[in-house]
Amino acid sequence: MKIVIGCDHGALALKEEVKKVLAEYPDVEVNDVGTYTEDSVDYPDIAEKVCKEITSGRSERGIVLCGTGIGISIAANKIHGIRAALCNDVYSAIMSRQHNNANVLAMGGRVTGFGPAGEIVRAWLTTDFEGGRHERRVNKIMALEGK
Ligand SMILES: O=C(CO)[C@H](O)[C@H](O)[C@H](O)COP(=O)(O)O
Repeated sequence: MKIVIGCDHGALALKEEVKKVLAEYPDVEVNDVGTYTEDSVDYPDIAEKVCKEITSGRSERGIVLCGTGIGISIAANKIHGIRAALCNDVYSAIMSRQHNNANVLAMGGRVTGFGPAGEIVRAWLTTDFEGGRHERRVNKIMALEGK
């Protein structure tokens, strides 16, 4: 699976930790679109870079990280085709896949420690969408994009 990852300056260290977790999975190929230094950048620009990789089909899923995960998830969800879930715990990460078919995971580098973040990523990566009644609801979410 191709995963694209990006962060602003508020989550640089967390991005490196998440990449270590992703490296545990031999079938996962990671594309890191930045940022690469602690110089201040604007998280909507990073969200756009990550999400364009997904909507173009070059990546299947993405991970976006900023200080809280809030700004970058809001920005990601503005892009058609993106379902970004801000997850601060493993249960939310599992539900975001099973019920919402989230194609982007958001976390906060100033909120979530490396250990919990690793567990969140592992859960999100390995949990499948359940479909069924959830498919109907996800379709309704996507239909909202045109309104
Ligand atoms: O968007 C955010 C909050 O919703 C992120 O936490 C950003 O990383 C944060 O706003 C950046 O703040 P800074 O003071 O410019 O480092």
